[in-house]
Order: sequence, then structure tokens, then C-alpha cells
Amino acid sequence: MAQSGEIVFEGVSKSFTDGSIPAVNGVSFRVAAGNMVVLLGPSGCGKTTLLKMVNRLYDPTEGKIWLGGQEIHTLPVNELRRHIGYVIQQVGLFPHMTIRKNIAVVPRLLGWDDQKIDARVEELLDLIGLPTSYLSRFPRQLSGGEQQRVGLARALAADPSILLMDEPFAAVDAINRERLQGELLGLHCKLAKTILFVTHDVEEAFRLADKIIVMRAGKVVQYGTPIEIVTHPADAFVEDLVGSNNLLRRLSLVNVQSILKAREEMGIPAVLPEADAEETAVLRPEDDLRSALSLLLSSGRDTLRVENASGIPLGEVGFSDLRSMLFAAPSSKKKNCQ
Ligand SMILES: Nc1ncnc2c1ncn2[C@@H]1O[C@H](COP(=O)(O)OP(=O)(O)OP(=O)(O)O)[C@@H](O)[C@H]1O
Repeated sequence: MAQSGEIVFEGVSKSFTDGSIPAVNGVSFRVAAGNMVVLLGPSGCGKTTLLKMVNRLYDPTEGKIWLGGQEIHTLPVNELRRHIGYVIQQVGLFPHMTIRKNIAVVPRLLGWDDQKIDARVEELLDLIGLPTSYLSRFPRQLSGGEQQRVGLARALAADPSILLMDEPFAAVDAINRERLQGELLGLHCKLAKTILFVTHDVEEAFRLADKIIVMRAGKVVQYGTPIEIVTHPADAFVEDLVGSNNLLRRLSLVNVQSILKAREEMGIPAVLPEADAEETAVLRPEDDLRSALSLLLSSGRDTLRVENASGIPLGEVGFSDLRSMLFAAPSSKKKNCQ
């Protein structure tokens, strides 16, 4: 199988019983290699069914799925799954195995030698930020969040090009969930895997996603970047789901100055772009972020210069700042990958 992590769905449907309305209904989309795409939608809309067709836990009733340019049914299922990590809400660690053995399950199945397995397990433990003393523990001796990290390490063990994550943080408390989301963003920056992530938590979707697939009753109703979905919801259902009105209201409560101030407080030096006499799209510190968003969209630029009334440049503000203000996105978000 090609190593590229591109995922393509073409006219894919899945019915569980003859004649019933398909759980996934005529879905087509493409996920570029290295993107984190979140499937968002209400309970029962088909997110998990869609995900499980990627690693062939379910087979489509109609349509085709390609991974890295190869149609998935042209591969033996074990070979296919070797390139796909799978993380689920229930974690699924083997309770009678130590953490070392749990992480090593797939490399062992692949017949790696002990030395290579040990090196990989320790590398992964470091990656997920747990001490090596945990290797001899059993899953019950770890917190829910720690178990979820080990589940992620296990999914990454054979270096798959694609990760499928089905509500992995849903059973974790709010504080740990936010921490895990931040860690996942950091890992995504570092490893550049293609990730399909299922959630029905809108805030989680907006924090994590490069792009969001909004599903309803088995169909894709919108596929776009978070900012596109908030600003141009495809219909009233999407608008309600993501609370577009509410978000715009939130944007109108914050001004450009507060972004510059927050940066200053974090010790981030201001970028002072050269003044450009031709440029008419310029922000003022007192502009609210709703107006800033309109100006960014109409100017077709990712960032705009901020000037005070005397024309003195104060810095730059862009889409990523608006997004951070809206969703308090962890600073390791992909856009900020160093
Ligand atoms: N194995 C199955 N047999 C029969 N019907 C199923 C099966 N799995 C899912 N379904 C049905 O398919 C539809 C989609 O289910 P799916 O689990 O994909 O939804 P979901 O969006 O992931 O929901 P949730 O957010 O609640 O997990 C539902 O109506 C469900 O009852």
C-alpha cells in the first residue's frame, strides 16, 4: 500500500438490513494526507459506521474507499489494518497485560525482534509523556486519561499512516479531555498522520480540526474548515449544530486590542509589518472581532495590519487569532507548528 495517508470516499453507503435507510448514505469526500478531519454530528447520524468502513470492520454496501491511492478491498485486511491505528472511547487495553505488553501488541504480531520492540515502546512512552516506571504497571493502575494515552501509543506502535479515533476522550473528565486534546494537537504537528476523529462535541471538533465533516442522517451536509463552517453554515441544521449565531455574538464581544494585549502578556513579540500605502484593509485596536472577520474575508488575506489612529503599526491579527479567541485553542495547534 502506498504510504501516503490520503483517504477518499466515493459514493459510499452502508445499510445494515435490506431495504432500510442506509446508516451511511452516498457519501463522497477526500481527506488530504496529514490532515486532521473531524466527523461531527448528532447521535446515530453514521459517524462510527463511516469510520469502521475505513479499516473494514464494516464493508460498504455501495461505493469505494481508497487509502493512499489504493482501493481498500484490493488489500488483505491485515495488511490494510497495519497502516491504520484505531483508538476508541473504551480504550480496550488488555487488563492482564502490562503497559509494555499492551503497547507492543502490534509490533509483536508483526514479528519485530525484542530489541526493536523495546526501543519502540520506550520511544512511544516518551512521546505520550509517561515515565518508564509505568511500563510494568497494569491498566487498572492508571487513570482514565493515562489509559487513553497508552491506547494512543498502542495505535501508533507500527507507525501507521492513518489514525482513526472514535470519541477517544468522551469518557475522560473535562480538564483531562482538554489536556489530551492539546497533546493530540502536539503529536499531530510532530507526526503529521492523517487523522479521522469522531465526536459529537462541537468545541472539541473546532479545537482539533483542520477540516470538519458535518453529518446528518447518514449524509455529509458540509465539509469545510472550522472558520468556513461557522461563517457559512450550509443550512439551518449546521447553523444550529455549531451555534454560528452564538459564535458571531462571541466575536463581537472581543476587540482587536485584547488579542494584542493577550500576546503581550504571554511575552510574544509583536510583528510590525511595513506600512503599505496601497493597503486599505487595516484594523484598528478598537475594532471588534466580528468586523475583523468581515475585513479578513473581504480582503482575501490571512492576516491584517493593526494600526492606531495616527497610522502607527501595532501588530498583525489573522484568522488563527480569531479562532484562538473563540475556542481557546491550545497553542500547539497545527497552524502554530514550529
Ligand atoms: N451493527 C449494527 N447493526 C444494525 N444497525 C446499526 C449497527 N451499527 C449502527 N447501526 C445503526 O446505524 C445508524 C448509525 O449508527 P452509528 O453508530 O454509525 O452512529 P453515530 O453517529 O456514530 O452515533 P453515536 O454518536 O451515538 O455514536 C444508527 O441508526 C444505528 O442504530
